Amino acid sequence: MNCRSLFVHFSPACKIEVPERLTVSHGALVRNGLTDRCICLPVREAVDAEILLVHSEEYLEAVKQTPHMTLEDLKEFTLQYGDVYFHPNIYHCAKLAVGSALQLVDSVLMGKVKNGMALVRPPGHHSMRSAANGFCVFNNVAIAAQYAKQKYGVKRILIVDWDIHHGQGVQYCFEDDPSVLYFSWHRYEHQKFWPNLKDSDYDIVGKGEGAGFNINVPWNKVGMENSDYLSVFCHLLLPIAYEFCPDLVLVCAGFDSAIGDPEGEMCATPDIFAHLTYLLMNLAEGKLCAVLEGGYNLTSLAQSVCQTVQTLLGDPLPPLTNLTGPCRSTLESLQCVRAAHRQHWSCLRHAGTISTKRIKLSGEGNKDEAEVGEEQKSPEEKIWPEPPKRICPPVCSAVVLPDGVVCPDIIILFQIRNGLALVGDAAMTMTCVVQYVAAEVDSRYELIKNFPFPSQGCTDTSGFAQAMFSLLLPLGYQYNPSLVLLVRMPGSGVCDIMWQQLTGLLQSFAHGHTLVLLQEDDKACVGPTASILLGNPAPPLGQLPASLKEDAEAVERLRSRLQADWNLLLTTGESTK
Ligand SMILES: NCCCNCCCCCS
Ligand SMILES: [Zn+2]
Repeated sequence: MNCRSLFVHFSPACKIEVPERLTVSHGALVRNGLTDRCICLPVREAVDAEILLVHSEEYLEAVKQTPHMTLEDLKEFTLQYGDVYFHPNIYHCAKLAVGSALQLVDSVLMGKVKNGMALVRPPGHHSMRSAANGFCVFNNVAIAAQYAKQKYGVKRILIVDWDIHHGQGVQYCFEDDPSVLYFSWHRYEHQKFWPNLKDSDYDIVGKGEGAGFNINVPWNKVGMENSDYLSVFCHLLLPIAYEFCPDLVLVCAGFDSAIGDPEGEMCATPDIFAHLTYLLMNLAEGKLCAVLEGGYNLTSLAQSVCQTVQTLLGDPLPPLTNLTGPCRSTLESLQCVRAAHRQHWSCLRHAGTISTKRIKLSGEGNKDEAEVGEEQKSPEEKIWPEPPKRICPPVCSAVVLPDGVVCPDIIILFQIRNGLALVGDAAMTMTCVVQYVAAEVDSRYELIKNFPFPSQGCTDTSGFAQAMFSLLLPLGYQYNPSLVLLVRMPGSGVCDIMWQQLTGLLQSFAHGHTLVLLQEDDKACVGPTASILLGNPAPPLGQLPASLKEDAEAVERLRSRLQADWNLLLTTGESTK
């Protein structure tokens, strides 16, 4: 017997949380020319004091012993925790993962970079104060949030956890803390899916002062698609996030929620992360730190990471296609979560109750029943189109100032990304542009005019914000225009900051091809609008008060009129009293 046969494998190595996750992701960033456009921050080890912002001394001391343990001891050590593997080097790696997240927070909060992403291993969102769990040793994002509060006095932090597992470690850390709003969706299947916690259900909303600041969206079926993810953003997360008005956004960026992942078994495509990232970038004046969590299909992980980073770099978004609307299970979860949070968030107070009857569009298959064929494929066998190239036109924005009436030939958008024109008569020019576009370019344009609100004169910011999320965004995504024409009619009453937010959000469509028409006496609006078209973040709306009842009802009426044809609009019953 030679010496090689003596080697016995003691501790089972993890099959899915492997080093290739980082090398493949980084390799894709390099191959797509994205690393050249980023600043590569130096990593560092977190120090004890930073780890102790979240974890207990006894837990830190225990983990400190692991580099000196034999494989046998290590195996023994992990038995006290769930689904986590220890290697003599994992303590060092876990300190680097925390340190990297903190380096990113420093760079964003000191204004050295606008936003960024930390590609780290081991992940963090399952680790708790005194326990490792689910491949996680230290809670990278929870420590980053405490660090941002302590070192920079950040008042309100939004943590969005789009990983397919519930980050219970983050939830437990902030459940009684109203300064940190934790949002997580996760595969749940009525508690049948790991980590099988009752604490992951929609009715766990936070405790004491923290009530309302913990949002759990359980996925009770697999196979969720882009429509399901977008619906939860439009009809739940964004309205609450704008009401909360965070100073910083941290993302537990797990990509096991993408198609092909063996853990998630979902069907959302990697380009969805371009949109989820963009929608969050309009908050906190764009201060966003994404930290890698899970993601175990190397192909979809690499594509999803590239989609996220490319959006952080400001590139135009790829249009999302075949959005067939949320499935019944999603509507049920949405309805439950909104009901559980109605008392905590005014944006939900007047919102209609969601009926879970799905209006099937003509010829649409019903996702709720397992489709033959597709369902039988294992996650690894799933195939999906590579996300389309996202080309940035050579010119980002063009401004046309009046010298007489502007003719439609300003529509040179397709050499430029977007444009703004000061015109003598906005309404007349709009007609002129619409005719030109309809004839010349492509009949799919989206005409955005301010929604008529019954409230007195000036439009109520909250009401308008709700209309943006619950109407404009879903309609825009479903309609998938090739041009967005945004016209600011005289006397619209939309305040400048809301106008900037609207201009920003509408870049989600049409590869960012937006044409803004302003009345020539509206010169004061040119600067703020151009700033957004050039990719700068919109200033915050401030913590939004409850929207006026009549505005909320006007939006509900408009939605119920439109919902028959647009199934990204939730089908609602009568609005609550
Ligand atoms: N049968 C137990 C499966 C445990 N799976 C742990 C997954 C951890 C994901 C971290 S993102
Ligand atoms: Zn995960």
